Amino acid sequence: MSPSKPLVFVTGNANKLKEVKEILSQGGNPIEIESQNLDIPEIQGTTVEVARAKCQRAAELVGGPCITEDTALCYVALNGLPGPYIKHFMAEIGHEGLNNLLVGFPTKVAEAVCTFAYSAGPGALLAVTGTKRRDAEESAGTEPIIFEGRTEGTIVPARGPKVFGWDAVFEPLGFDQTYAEMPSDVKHKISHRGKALEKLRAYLQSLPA
Ligand SMILES: O=c1nc[nH]c2c1ncn2[C@H]1C[C@H](O)[C@@H](COP(=O)(O)OP(=O)(O)OP(=O)(O)O)O1
Ligand SMILES: [Mg+2]
Repeated sequence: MSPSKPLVFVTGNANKLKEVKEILSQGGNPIEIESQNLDIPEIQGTTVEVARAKCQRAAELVGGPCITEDTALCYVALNGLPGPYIKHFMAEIGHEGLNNLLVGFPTKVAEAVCTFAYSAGPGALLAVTGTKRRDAEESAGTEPIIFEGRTEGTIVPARGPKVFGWDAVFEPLGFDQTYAEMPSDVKHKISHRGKALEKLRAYLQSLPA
């Protein structure tokens, strides 16, 4: 990725953008990000299906290479739900509701899952179907590539600033602070987003300039 051409991150979430910029600007080889705030409809499905569809649409709208990111919060007691639908749960039931969902369940463990998708840009429509189409698109560079990061934690009553989503109710395993209570550099080192971006960074740096 040439330094003169910043990568476009399509997101409607200012907190995500801030974290992604912080994380990618760190380290020996900083990656510059330009953002576009586009409201992209999100399909239902697995985290990877949601992420792929979002990135494909974003690339069409941007008309070139871009990244998108989808974040899920997966409760072990609920077989992975709310998962990619966490945004709607958060908006409707808030921090208290996210705790109340687990009343009566023995485990409060949840996994934060961050799924970045990179598209090289929209390609020509291919007259093939099914798996063949997926293979053809991947080799043509139009099928988004996925980079995933996962962090396990416990859902706890809210502690810390209520600035970013469900940060205040997520206490990563092995820590006594919630994401919201941690300094941001500590969160980035262990977070679902930090881990996914490590993989994305390695991929971008392997691309020819
Ligand atoms: O590190 C995080 N710590 C706490 N909360 C978080 C985090 N990362 C995302 N979140 C929240 C934002 C949204 O309520 C939901 C994900 O939904 P998600 O569709 O991925 O995000 P979004 O619609 O806000 O932005 P975008 O335009 O990139 O899709 O979890
Ligand atoms: Mg979204």
